[in-house]
Amino acid sequence: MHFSHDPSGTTQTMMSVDEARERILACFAPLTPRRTPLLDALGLVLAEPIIARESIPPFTNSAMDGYAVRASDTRGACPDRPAELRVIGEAPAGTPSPRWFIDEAIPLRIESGMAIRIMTGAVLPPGADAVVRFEDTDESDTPSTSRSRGVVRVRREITTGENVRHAGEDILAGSIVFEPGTVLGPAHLGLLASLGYSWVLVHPRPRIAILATGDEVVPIDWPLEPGQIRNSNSTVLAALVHQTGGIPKLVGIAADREEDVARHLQYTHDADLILTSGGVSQGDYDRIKEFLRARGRFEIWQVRIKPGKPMAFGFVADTPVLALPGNPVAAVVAFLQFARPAILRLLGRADLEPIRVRARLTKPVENRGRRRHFVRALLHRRSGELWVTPVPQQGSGILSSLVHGNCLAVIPEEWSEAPVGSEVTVELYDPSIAAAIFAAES
Ligand SMILES: Nc1nc2c(c(=O)[nH]1)N[C@H]1C(S)=C(S)[C@@H](COP(=O)(O)OP(=O)(O)OC[C@H]3O[C@@H](n4cnc5c(N)ncnc54)[C@H](O)[C@@H]3O)O[C@H]1N2
Ligand code: MOO
Repeated sequence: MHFSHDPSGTTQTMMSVDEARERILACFAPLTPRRTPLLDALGLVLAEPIIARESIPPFTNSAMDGYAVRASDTRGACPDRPAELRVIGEAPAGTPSPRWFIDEAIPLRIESGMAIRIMTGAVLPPGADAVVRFEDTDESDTPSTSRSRGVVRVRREITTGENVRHAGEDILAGSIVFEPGTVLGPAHLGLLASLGYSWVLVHPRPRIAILATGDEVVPIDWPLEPGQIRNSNSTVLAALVHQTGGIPKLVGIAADREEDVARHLQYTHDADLILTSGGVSQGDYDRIKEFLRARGRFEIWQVRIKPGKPMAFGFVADTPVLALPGNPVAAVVAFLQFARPAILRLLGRADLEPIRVRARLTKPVENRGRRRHFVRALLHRRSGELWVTPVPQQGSGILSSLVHGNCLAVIPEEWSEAPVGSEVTVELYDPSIAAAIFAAES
């Protein structure tokens, strides 16, 4: 099948970015959840509710090193008139109950006029309702005197509950800690650890196969012969997959022959999505779309997007294939618009969108051809306002434009040009860039 007669060859009949996105995303659902070791779950999406089996903290304990006391015993205490308490024992962390300094058969309990030396994290002894820090006693002058003297002088009035951490004040046993859909960050893993979870049910990371195509494309560490270029696309795509939360698997470079594409695709049998680059345009040797037509299922070819127009979408066996254009910038832009949200959906993420802000153009941008134009640009703030400056070279082979820019400025398909000062939507794919722009006034 040759595509030169395909009616979708004109921009009018080409699919819009929004429709292509919708149709592609409809083919993706969160991967079947898998029980996963806690540390491997960082960044993944929880697939079960977490109900606390225990309280955190599990017992009422001291927040400071000092003395467990009855707050009422310190009423009116000040440096000149300290409250004098008898120290009857100690409560180190890690023991279920305090112990007497001298051998006593009866259980240790604080009554009026008594104190117990206590360490941070130790169980609050029975009878105590507050902790006074060493710094607020005469112990700060002569360390650890109470053990020998059996007496401590408290120089300050302490309120009930001071320096006490109550059982369940962070999380109460029986409460819902996390709902399914929660994205697990370091602190989420910490709470799960405190609750005794060493495995959790999460949506696994999708495996994304990456195939480069083109007779001219060679591995990056080969010497270049005339007419050849190195395979930079697979590296960029693998890094993008990794950054999005997927597991990239490079399956090599296929020559512009259908059999060679088929041969390489054998290595993609365990993939949740196949990304190819190159071979989707009008050229005599552009084999990917013919391959999808002949040996797979063909859903979409050509989208009103700039750069990235010749991209295609289909299936090989039951595995979705996103065929990205060969031009390096077109491959990245098409990845960000179509592959990124698909991978996020496989991960079970609900929010598939990048950070979007509105900013004014500092330079005009042309947009002939009625495609949605993703302009590589620099977002910056001047006198509290957001401005966006297109980088000088916008060619879809100029990979460095993505290094010099920090965002994509979106020129709508209906605009034939965007004048200076016009307000456009800007997409940010790196939250740290957004943070830097909003933190620094330039
Ligand atoms: N007659 C037409 N020609 C082209 C059209 C068109 O509509 N009509 N579209 C142009 C656009 S837009 C793009 S984008 C490219 C995309 O073409 P392909 O996806 O078929 O890609 P190739 O032709 O294989 O390669 C394009 C370009 O990219 C380089 N390339 C390819 N693979 C890699 C790689 N792995 N790493 C680095 N660079 C790669 C390749 O050498 C070419 O220079 O088609 C236009 N043509
Ligand atoms: O996709 Mo092409 O790169 O639009 O120029």
